[in-house]
Amino acid sequence: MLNLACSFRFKSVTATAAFSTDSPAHVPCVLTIAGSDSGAGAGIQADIKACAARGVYCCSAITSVTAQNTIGVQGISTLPAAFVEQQINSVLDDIHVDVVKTGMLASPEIIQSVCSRIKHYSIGSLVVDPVMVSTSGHELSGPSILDRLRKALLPLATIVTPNMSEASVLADGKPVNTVLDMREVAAEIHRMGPRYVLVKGGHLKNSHDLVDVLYDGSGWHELRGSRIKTRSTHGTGCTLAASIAAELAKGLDVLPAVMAAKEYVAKALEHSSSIKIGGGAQGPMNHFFQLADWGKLSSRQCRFDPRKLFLYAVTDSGMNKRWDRSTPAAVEQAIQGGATIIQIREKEAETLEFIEIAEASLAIGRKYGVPVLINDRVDVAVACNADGVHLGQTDMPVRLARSILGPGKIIGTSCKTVEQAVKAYEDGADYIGCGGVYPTTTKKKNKTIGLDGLRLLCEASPLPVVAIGGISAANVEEVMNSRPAMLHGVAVVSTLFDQSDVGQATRDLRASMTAALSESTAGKVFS
Ligand SMILES: Cc1ncc(COP(=O)(O)OP(=O)(O)O)c(N)n1
Ligand SMILES: Cc1ncsc1CCOP(=O)(O)O
Repeated sequence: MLNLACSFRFKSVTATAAFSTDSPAHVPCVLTIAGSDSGAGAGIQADIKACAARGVYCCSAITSVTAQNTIGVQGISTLPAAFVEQQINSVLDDIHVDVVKTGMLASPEIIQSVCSRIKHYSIGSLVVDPVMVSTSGHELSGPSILDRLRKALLPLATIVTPNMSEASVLADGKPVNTVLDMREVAAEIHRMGPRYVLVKGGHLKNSHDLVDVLYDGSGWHELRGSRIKTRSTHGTGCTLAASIAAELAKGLDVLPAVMAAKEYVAKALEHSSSIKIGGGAQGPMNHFFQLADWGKLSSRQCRFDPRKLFLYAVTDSGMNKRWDRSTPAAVEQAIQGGATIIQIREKEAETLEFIEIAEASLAIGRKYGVPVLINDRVDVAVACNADGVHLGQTDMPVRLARSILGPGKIIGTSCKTVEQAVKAYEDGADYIGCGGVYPTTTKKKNKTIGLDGLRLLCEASPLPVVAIGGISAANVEEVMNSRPAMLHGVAVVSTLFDQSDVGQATRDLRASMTAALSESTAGKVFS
């Protein structure tokens, strides 16, 4: 077994173990403190469905009980603050909760109780959805809560997610009609204390796109999506906030969590026409559209340890032929030199030859406990029971490959943009290959994105990333010191395989990586 000199940082390690079949493990968990919607389109019912759909356990503390359906809100009964507090205590005294999400908090006393409990239990992350008015226009929390919300709850929040009218109310009636207004009001709400403010632009007039604005105190992200025509928008805000909470509970940072949550909400809205619930104008979303597509649930990541991406050797049949050795022989030398994962990239081989090379390489990989993936060919991976595949943007889509390979195989995919990375996550990939970072002659007609392109993708990637393209001992230190948190390693072809001695070439590259980690601050980030 290889002795890994270092491990790259991966925030979701606890989450990846969550669904392991080997032993009971920590399941990512959210506590929602919100109102009950008897029609189950919004409120705690939406939160629990969203979390379940994202593979996250969800507990609840109910603040108000509403009599509600797809037509509107017929009645509200608010619980005493002391009983809300008792529910929160019951959950947090027993169950490890990663993230608390709040929704309808109908009285200042309830907000006070929630704040006191959050402080008492030192909750890691708090998502505040400042629910004020239902989709049907019914007031759910009146102006009496505003002062406590602003002064007591928002300073504790990791992220607050107002829509445009809620943002306007929080900012003392400041008009919010344009994207510029959304930016300004986000900054104003940020001064009340939350780490991030997401102003949702669902009601933005004269805008073809849906634009949400995320502000982190130093800069704005404009997150754009297409408008989806549907009657089933009831519970969209609750679902988005609960999905953000679920992704944070799985270990994502805020920006990728928001992006993944937005993607999920858009899909749930798109699939809403496939369910017909109630006769009113406000139907529920289809939270469980993925159930027919089991590979998309978070359990897909359970068996992949991203530290395996540290030194990723990608073979090249032409190079190995030029140096007069077989691919399996080259694979063994790379593993002995310290490669932590292998990809068999046979661009010229016929199918039968590819399968034979893959089977021989897999036998070697299994001897050393190193995963062996197949480039491009899902059929070859199935035929030889490989550990997984690596797919490009024009190969079989990740979603289909996942449905063929099941949750136990590793799927990597090549991405150059954040949008591609978020889609890869949604579709069930385990890691992203990002490049070419530097110019390379190994892959023709491949755009070089540079270190800046790598950094940009890593900043918002929900999945671990391996850098590829022109990487050698001369520049690997620069790649690692660029320090994007989701970067877990480098993938290399010619530096390892266009060499007379593959074992030595691998040892040399690995030594440069280890030296870079021990000499610089990168080790602190990656370990
Ligand atoms: C780890 C890793 N990252 C990226 C690639 C490139 O894959 P793709 O875009 O499919 O290009 P080809 O390898 O098929 O030329 C990769 N192979 N491995
Ligand atoms: C397959 C691939 N995808 C992006 S760049 C690249 C080639 C990497 O080869 P090398 O490590 O020799 O530059």
